[in-house]
Amino acid sequence: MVRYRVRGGNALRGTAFIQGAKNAVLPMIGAALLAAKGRTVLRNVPIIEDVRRAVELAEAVGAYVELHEAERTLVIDASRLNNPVLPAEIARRFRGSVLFTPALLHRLGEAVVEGVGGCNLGSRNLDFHYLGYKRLGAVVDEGETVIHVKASGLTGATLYLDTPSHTGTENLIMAAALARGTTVIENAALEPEVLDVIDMLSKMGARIRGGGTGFITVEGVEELHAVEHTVMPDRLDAGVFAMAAAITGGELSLVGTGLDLGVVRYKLEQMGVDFARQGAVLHVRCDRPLRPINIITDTYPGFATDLQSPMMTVAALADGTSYIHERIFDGRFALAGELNKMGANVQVEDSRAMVFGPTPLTGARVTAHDLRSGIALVLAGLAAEGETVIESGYLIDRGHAHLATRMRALGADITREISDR
Ligand SMILES: CC(=O)N[C@H]1[C@@H](OP(=O)(O)OP(=O)(O)OC[C@H]2O[C@@H](n3ccc(=O)[nH]c3=O)[C@H](O)[C@@H]2O)O[C@H](CO)[C@@H](O)[C@@H]1O
Ligand SMILES: C=C(OP(=O)(O)O)C(=O)O
Repeated sequence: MVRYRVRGGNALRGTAFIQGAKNAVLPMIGAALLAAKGRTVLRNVPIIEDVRRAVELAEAVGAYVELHEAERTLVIDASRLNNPVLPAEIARRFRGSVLFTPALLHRLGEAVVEGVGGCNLGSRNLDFHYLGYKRLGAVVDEGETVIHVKASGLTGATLYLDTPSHTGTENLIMAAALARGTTVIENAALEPEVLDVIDMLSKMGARIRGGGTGFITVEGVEELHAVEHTVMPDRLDAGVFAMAAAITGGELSLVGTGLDLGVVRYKLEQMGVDFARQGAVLHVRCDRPLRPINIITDTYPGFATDLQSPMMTVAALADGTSYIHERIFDGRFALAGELNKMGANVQVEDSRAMVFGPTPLTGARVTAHDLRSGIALVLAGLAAEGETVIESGYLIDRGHAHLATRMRALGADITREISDR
């Protein structure tokens, strides 16, 4: 059992180094398996539990992988893939396991998905993925627990996503990249991480047009080759550090190549947080009471659902009533009950929450129900009086690298503990 212990009251100051993006590196590991020859090198890899699980999963299907933690570099040689089974004990521990299917289909002619994990956020369907594979010519056998996808070569088709699924878009692009002929994906996801994956696939030799427009065209090619690629910075990690500065009355310089916070920056500015860019560094500071905010989550360029939970913590400290409408996931408000244990006043009705601030927060024993509610509780702990203990810390470690070390370097009183229970 991993747990985080946070004692609030310290303003965070200094330079925060933003990790590489979890939601870009996981599809990139899946993409690396499409190359039948050579070694792929990924740089700026976040050293998070999801990456460790992805390494285990790649090894389970026959890839040779080196994870150089200090250098934040992955070396992947997929020339000897030999096993189409994504074993339940690894695959069920993270969502990114879903991104291994296209490579197994192309390289081995089949993929056996024994399970897919990820944050517990209510319904998380995969129908767009499987319907897409079927339209490209695969046979999908959906059993009770195991899904078997088979294809002796895929053929391009026109695909439409009912909503612009993030991993769905990535998977269908990867499936189309080595298919015969042309594939068009309509209503494709626009997230910057998807564009970074397209960038890597293009370097590998894939022919992809229309990234960022919602209409993606992929001309299938014969083979893809191993490349070197640097993972983009994690805008969710950056958003959390910006919020940590905001709620502790601190001042941080965020460093991460090409960092762009997008709408989160504008929302925090509306709340009274100051941002200033100085070349490649983004400064964040807050020395005034926070104002309340309205948030409606949406696919990119809307407000990212993954930052909705940490924003709920910020809203609890703001002077007035904030309104949050969660439109992506139907089970993302488990945080409200935990924040209320710390003294917040959050009332939830279906997909909407009202946050009545400002409420002084008091340390408590609280439960992370998923990765983002976990980091939201760390933020709450930084602003609370007394000690906050958050379990299970593993969920936080799924997505944030060396969190306690990075926050301690900025003045936070936070420790990460491991115990038998
Ligand atoms: C590893 C990764 O990149 N995870 C991110 C990815 O998850 P993920 O790719 O799983 O999220 P999706 O964009 O696919 O899901 C969004 C919504 O679409 C629905 N849906 C999705 C696929 C499908 O086949 N059928 C269907 O109905 C889901 O139930 C959900 O309500 O995008 C989410 C939304 O930005 C983020 O919170 C996750 O951090
Ligand atoms: C929902 C998330 O991740 P995953 O899709 O990997 O479960 C998240 O990062 O908040």
